[in-house]
Amino acid sequence: MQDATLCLPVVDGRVLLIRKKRGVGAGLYNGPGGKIEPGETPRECIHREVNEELRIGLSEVEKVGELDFVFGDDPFMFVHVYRASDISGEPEETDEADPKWFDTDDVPYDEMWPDDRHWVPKLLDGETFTGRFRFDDEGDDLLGWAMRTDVEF
Ligand SMILES: Nc1ncnc2c1[nH]c(=O)n2[C@H]1C[C@H](O)[C@@H](COP(=O)(O)OP(=O)(O)OP(=O)(O)O)O1
Repeated sequence: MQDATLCLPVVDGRVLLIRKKRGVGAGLYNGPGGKIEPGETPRECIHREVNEELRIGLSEVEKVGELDFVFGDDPFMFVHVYRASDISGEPEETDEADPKWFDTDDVPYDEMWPDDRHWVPKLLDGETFTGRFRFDDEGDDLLGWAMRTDVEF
């Protein structure tokens, strides 16, 4: 099982997403984030990934979720999810990511991973959650999911 992180900065009624340019989910909108490196904590990872992908800093960062993704019968990714209430710097396009702000009532779910429409609204509403999402063998179709809310981290 690979551990990874995601962060959605939500500032002044808008959420910052990236159009991923490579790797898992390339072409889709997602929160910035990525795989945790050996010896790194999840929090260290999310600050590093956001800086690498967008050249910004995060502040007022809270952990709000944990997501477990399964492809077929195989564990695929365990993701620590963060929400940031502020950023420092101006998001820049890099070779990994193209940033874009969206109004929180206009999130482009049709261009995101199919699980996102189940948990992103909870993050935007200030809820905490865990979720388990089971995809087909290729990771294309979402076959089933289960979520809990009001979780303490
Ligand atoms: N199903 C789903 N929904 C939402 N977000 C994700 C998924 N599956 C995922 O893998 N993710 C997220 C979790 C991570 O933030 C990224 C995947 O990390 P990746 O881009 O492969 O990691 P990096 O470390 O940045 O990659 P490289 O440096 O190896 O290119 O997607």
